[in-house]
Amino acid sequence: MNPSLTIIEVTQITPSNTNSSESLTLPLTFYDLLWLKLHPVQRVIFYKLTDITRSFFDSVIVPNLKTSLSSSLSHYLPLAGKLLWNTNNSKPTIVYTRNDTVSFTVSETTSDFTLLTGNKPFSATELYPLLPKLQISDDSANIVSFQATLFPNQGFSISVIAHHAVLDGKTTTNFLKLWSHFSNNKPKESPPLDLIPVYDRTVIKSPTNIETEIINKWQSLTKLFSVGNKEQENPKSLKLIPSPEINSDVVRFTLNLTREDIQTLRERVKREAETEEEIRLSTFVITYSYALTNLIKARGGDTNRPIGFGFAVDCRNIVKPVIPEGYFGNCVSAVFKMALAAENFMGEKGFLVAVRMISDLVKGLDESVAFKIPELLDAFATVPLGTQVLSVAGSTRFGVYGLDFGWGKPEKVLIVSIDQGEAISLAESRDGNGGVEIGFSLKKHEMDVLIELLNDGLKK
Ligand SMILES: CC(C)(COP(=O)(O)OP(=O)(O)OC[C@H]1O[C@@H](n2cnc3c(N)ncnc32)[C@H](O)[C@@H]1OP(=O)(O)O)[C@@H](O)C(=O)NCCC(=O)NCCSC(=O)CC(=O)O
Repeated sequence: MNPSLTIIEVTQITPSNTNSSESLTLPLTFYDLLWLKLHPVQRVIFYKLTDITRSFFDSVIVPNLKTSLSSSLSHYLPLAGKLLWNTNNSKPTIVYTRNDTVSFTVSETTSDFTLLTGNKPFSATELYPLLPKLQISDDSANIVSFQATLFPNQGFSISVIAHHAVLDGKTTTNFLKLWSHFSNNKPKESPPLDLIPVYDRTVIKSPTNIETEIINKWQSLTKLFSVGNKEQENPKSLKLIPSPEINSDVVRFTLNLTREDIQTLRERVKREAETEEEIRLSTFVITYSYALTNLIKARGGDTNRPIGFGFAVDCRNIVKPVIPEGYFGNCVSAVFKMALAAENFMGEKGFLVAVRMISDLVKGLDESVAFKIPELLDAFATVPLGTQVLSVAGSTRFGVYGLDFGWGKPEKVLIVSIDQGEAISLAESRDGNGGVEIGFSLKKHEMDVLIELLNDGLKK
């Protein structure tokens, strides 16, 4: 029998300790504008609680999550507001009042918790009922919404959808950490200072005209993506670039690379490189290179077919002066390499080739990566049809397995929105021993090949 989901309630949560309707605004910066029309980020965090009943969920867990959500929102007021685009303005603005609310859905599912949190592939469509929605129209967009779902006698999940033009992974996870702090019976303890958001936009140094340049690029891209679709033609619309429907044959799989596995792969690079060159063998370089080469091999096909890849870069510590860790908003750019041929990665030395390329990209990072955002949008517009473009969501630096809302550490944290492209997701390993969890989402037949390649590659 197919699992079913019942909505128990959809409530609106107001930030605590606030009762003024004074309207406040926060401008988007050029970092935010990069993500203006890209899909939101969806995370599901699973908590295992085998004795959980509907009555405990309704009387203890949900009230506690609501109260603590309200307390954390009082520090993150813009999250309850809206992104608005008044056509008289050149760019959208975040507008919020102290009486705004966020949507919090409470539901119950018959889904198999063990399947969704386990290490075997399962249908990607199983995760969608657990996700809240984000309302987005031409001139107005919600910023976040949340859902808590009961799996009776198995556990519960907390899920979040976040508008990427307002917050990046660092800000989202900082908010979740503050929420879990208030939920985890610590409301009396003052929250850690690094989780209190910094709204000062003057910490962002913007090159002249970069915002206009990015907005103009988005307008051209919108035209490109809206051929034959009148609805998408409004150049000042907040509507996102349409995402493809997820097919029922798409499955998800999480690979746990242990610290030892990463070390084995590091040693392999040193052996195969046979030179004294200085290769950056960071956990990220090794992990992404491993995922990338195996994804390309798993697709197979023509060795000349085009490949592109990229990854997000947190600019907080790269630009000068550095930007505070608690800065609210986006502070990520990205680097991409396009027009590569699949054969580079398909041979015996494919992994080494990927490591060298990704290592060079990381070694070359300096503050110019932030200022190249308009170029990224150009690259996006000119990707040849049929290119396998690989990218990364999340990071091993966010500490998502530390999100204890009072019922222990998560059993699993998944980024669902990787289903929207050819991205992988990254998180630190649950046991905190220096390993990495890589999330994959692929058609079933390709995933079967990928899993075999991932397992075999660790034996070499
Ligand atoms: C550009 C990079 C990917 C390059 O990575 P690196 O080569 O430095 O590799 P790395 O991240 O493994 O770090 C290298 C070493 O530094 C240590 N290290 C340094 N700073 C750290 C930090 N703040 N937290 C944890 N570890 C840290 C690591 O333990 C690691 O050690 P060792 O190597 O010995 O193990 C990274 O610097 C970066 O910017 N990561 C964050 C990207 C990001 O924000 N993505 C999310 C985008 S938003 C998004 O996707 C949406 C969302 O998430 O909601």
